[in-house]
Amino acid sequence: MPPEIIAGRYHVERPIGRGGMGTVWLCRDEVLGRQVAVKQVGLMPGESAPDLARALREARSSAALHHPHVVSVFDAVEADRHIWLVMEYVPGSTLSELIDREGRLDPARVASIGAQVADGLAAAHERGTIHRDVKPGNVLIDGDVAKISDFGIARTDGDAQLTQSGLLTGTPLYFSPQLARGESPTPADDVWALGATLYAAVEGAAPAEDRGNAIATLTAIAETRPAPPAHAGFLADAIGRMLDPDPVSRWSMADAAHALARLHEQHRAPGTLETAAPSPEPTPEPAPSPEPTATTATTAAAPPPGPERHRSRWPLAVGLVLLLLVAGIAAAVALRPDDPSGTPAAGRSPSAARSPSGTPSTATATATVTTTATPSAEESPPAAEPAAGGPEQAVETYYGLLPDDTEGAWRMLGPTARDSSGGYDDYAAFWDGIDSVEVGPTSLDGDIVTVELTYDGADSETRRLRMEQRGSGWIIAEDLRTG
Ligand SMILES: Nc1ncnc2c1ncn2[C@@H]1O[C@H](COP(=O)(O)OP(=O)(O)OP(=O)(O)O)[C@@H](O)[C@H]1O
Repeated sequence: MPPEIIAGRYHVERPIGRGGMGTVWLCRDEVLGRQVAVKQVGLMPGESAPDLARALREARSSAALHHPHVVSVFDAVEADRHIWLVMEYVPGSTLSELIDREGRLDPARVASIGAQVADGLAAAHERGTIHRDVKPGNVLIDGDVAKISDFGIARTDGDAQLTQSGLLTGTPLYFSPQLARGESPTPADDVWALGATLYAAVEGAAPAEDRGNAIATLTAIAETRPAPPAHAGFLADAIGRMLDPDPVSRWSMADAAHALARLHEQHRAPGTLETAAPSPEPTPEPAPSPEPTATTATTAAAPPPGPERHRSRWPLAVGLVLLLLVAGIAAAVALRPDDPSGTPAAGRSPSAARSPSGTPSTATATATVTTTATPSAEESPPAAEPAAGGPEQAVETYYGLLPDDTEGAWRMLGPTARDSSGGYDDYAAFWDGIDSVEVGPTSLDGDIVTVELTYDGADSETRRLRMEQRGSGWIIAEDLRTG
């Protein structure tokens, strides 16, 4: 039993749950007059006393994160010979309780939960924190809001202690094959675990087989690929990307957050205000697709590495396409949101619409509609491939491929960068109009590379590219436009 008041401040009202490390109590913070969830931190295997350092680590790794989809940790206190973690109270259920209660959940609802949790985890990854215990029991659901909790075994870059301990601290069912094989945790393991969590939500059971003991379960995870989900509908492809056995080509958490948010938008339940946006057609059961993400139908920005003079042509081209659509030429097809499998450039200004002078002609715009109606996956090379070396070197490699090897360069772009390019066809057409690109000085600030470029020996500009690490290399995650 806990004391009635913890640390002279938190008045205990009732227990709200019990986890592997101890009980969680609903308390009233007498100082701030609000309800909080207070977790008594228990012992880790091999410990003889509660580990204040670990509790503080959890508090630190969460407290530094102020995010609407991460459960806030307010305090870690030592009182009555126990450690107590004081957290934001989230009324409602955990995702695992929801699955136990309701069985398989609707993919549209799971997309919403997944997008929110991925957003919170992406923010954690951005500041170097890996959660390491993503699972349905750590996703708290309050109405339409989902939050990731329990950064109890989270690790911030530079905090070597946890990895060196070799302790099995996560939940084996949601372990990635790499973790199951004993490799050091990386953000990619959280992506796998979230994919497995979403899989469990749509299927009603985790992708891994629970073999009754941790070692047998881990062996199964390391040696077998999960069966494709049977009830995931439009989410099947995204879940497949997150459960990619290769951590290098697996989506990053930012990729997942981006794609899930878009899928959620496209498949939002009817009857809500937001469905005023063009509603998607029924989505066929997706087959594995060649690239990790789709593009949005509404984005019509220039290809990431393009000069301003070319970018300014877009409104014109888009306007013309819209005009043709209004005239009734293939309107339905062209306005359809993109296939989440990531086939390039639906509903966009076409490559053919951009003449060397930048003025689209009616004939070329008509060709657009044709292109749009028949997007070809083969034209779009498959997964985002990192370039070796540091971020600046990767940028140099990227522009070194251009303008000739657009397929190779496209492969280095992450989903956000691909989206803002308007799809592969547009991207390739853009570079088709460039004879040479010269890379000037580059500079690095965090993960942003600023690079000076000269096109065709004359037209110069500065671009800022957000880079993202994949394995030992880097991809171009986002074009931040000219600085
Ligand atoms: N911030 C919170 N607000 C509301 N309820 C919570 C909160 N945190 C935890 N709970 C409840 O307490 C239960 C136990 O949480 P806890 O984080 O200790 O356990 P766990 O994650 O299931 O297990 P483990 O510690 O082994 O990972 C949860 O399942 C949930 O029902």
